[in-house]
Amino acid sequence: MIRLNDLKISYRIGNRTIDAVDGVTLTIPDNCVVGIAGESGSGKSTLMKAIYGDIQSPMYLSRGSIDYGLKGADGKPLTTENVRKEWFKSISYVPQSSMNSLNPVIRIRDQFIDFPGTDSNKKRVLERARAYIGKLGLPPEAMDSYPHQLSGGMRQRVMIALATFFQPELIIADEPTTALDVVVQKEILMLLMELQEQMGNTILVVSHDMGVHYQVTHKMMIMYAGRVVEYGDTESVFADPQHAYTKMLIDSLPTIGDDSLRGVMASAAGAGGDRAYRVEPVLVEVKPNHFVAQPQNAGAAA
Ligand SMILES: Nc1ncnc2c1ncn2[C@@H]1O[C@H](COP(=O)(O)OP(=O)(O)OP(=O)(O)O)[C@@H](O)[C@H]1O
Repeated sequence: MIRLNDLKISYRIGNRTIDAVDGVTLTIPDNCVVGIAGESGSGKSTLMKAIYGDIQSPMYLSRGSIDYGLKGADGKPLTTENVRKEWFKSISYVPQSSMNSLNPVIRIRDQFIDFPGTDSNKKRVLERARAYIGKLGLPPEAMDSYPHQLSGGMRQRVMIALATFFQPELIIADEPTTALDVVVQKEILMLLMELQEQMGNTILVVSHDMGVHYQVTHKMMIMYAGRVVEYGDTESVFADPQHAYTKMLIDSLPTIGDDSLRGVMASAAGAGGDRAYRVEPVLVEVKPNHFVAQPQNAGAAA
């Protein structure tokens, strides 16, 4: 179980500060797929990077903490400061446009040897990796290819193979299927979900595609302007969205820069619109396992 405690993550640009994630408190249970949706710039990637422990200037943790419920190899509890040591082993990250982040001048097999945590016996690593990519639907020859020789879908499978090789307890996938055609998107998502079922771990999936979320997630987290405005079991969130922004997201996918949503948010005070941001909203449980942002006096935090 991962607990986010009043997490505030900011960027310092000159003498200006952007609070990209602003006061997120919630619990992510073990063995589940959590979908994260929200408009562009709402803080999804920032929150994912913070959970991954990739907090580098100009980004910084300005408040709060994360309890991972995990211990490192040294037996100490993982925190945002030391979780980096457990990258790939306990926690891995499939970044946005990840299929383009494979090193273009290195063959796939060497990407397996190069990445942190592999044991020093290269032959053994390669044998395991070759067998593993086969299970993930890649031909063994893919190991000897350079990234540009593989299709986008194959490269994404390689990224997923790298991210899951050590069976980490937590995998963060930031828009794992963007830029793939719909058939390949579905295959990649099904692969991730199969692996999750086999490993019994937790996957956080960021996507703009509400259809994807509906199909593959157990829980949904909806972000707006740096805050989580709704969090609950996927079925409940889709069947009975509580927050004005969630309702709109389910009705229609917002496009980048669509200012009309902000207008609706501002007038949606009753459902926790912009008014809620001025009075520091907290997540209130409106139904079992279904939380929505409301002004503080309306109830307790999730
Ligand atoms: N490196 C950075 N330096 C300064 N500001 C940043 C940086 N990265 C993100 N931000 C700002 O933080 C806020 C949240 O950005 P973030 O990328 O987390 O949003 P997002 O919800 O993941 O968006 P998208 O869906 O477009 O990926 C935005 O206002 C963005 O401009």
